Amino acid sequence: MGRYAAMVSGPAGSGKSTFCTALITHAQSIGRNVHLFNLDPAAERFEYEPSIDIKELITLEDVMEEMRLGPNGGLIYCFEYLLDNLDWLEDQLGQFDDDYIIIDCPGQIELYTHFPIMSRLISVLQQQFNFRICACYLLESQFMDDKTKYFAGVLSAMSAMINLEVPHLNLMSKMDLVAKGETGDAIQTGRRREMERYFDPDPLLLVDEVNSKTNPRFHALNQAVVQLIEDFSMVSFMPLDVTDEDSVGSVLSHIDNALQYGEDEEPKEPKDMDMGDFEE
Ligand SMILES: Nc1nc2c(ncn2[C@@H]2O[C@H](COP(=O)(O)OP(=O)(O)OP(=O)(O)O)[C@@H](O)[C@H]2O)c(=O)[nH]1
Repeated sequence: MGRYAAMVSGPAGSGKSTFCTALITHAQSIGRNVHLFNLDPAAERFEYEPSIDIKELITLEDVMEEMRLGPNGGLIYCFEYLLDNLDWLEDQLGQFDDDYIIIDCPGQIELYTHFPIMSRLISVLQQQFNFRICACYLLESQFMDDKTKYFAGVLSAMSAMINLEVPHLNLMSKMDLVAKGETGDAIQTGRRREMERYFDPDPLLLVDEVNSKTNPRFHALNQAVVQLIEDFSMVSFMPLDVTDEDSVGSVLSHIDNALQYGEDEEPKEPKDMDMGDFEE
């Protein structure tokens, strides 16, 4: 088997850990064996025990206390420490024959958009440990409710995509809240329809709507962003509803496709057969 990893990233609270849990539950229900890799040195609770846990190497709490760093500086320190201790990572990764790893990342968005740390880790996983990697970038549907916020979300997703340089899947998380909110069916149906436009966005319509809400000084900027959305057709979003197994299954299929999961495995040698009965 090859080695595959889905790296689950996105802003704080976007539903990364919940998605990892749903993905593992679904993978197990279809007979797959996947492993959770916790890459958040400050994570506290897990539904599934991680097979690999950065906290066994270093914790944010210890770093903040011992190095007198704040949470962001401390996090960077933890990742640099991990990159300086790749023998630990090699030991951990070496435990599995059937390597399909779900990596639950921290929510500090700078790690994906600004700093080269995640991209360095990705290079190590690819080049040194022979992994194929797909990034799943989550943004909350609640956050995207407003077109101007949608623009901000697209820019952060694009920035992560450019920074990480691996196949990239944008997921609009917590779609169950849009589908079954508390404000009544008609309103919710309308909201859901609005959201669905983001799954295959019409740039011209978007720019008109955003222009109608923003100062004319920003219209050229709006146009430039829309142009990016149009040029990078990959910056569309796929809905994710963790309460719906079909939705989780569909996302897993997209990850598999991005990873070309199992596509160029060596065909298995046919088992030796006893030909005695067939011989004349
Ligand atoms: N309704 C609903 N709530 C969700 C969903 N995903 C996450 N939540 C809730 O959102 C909150 C944050 O979810 P997490 O999965 O911890 O988010 P995270 O991105 O891992 O958070 P950080 O690791 O702190 O960045 C929790 O209260 C979850 O129960 C979802 O799909 N639907």
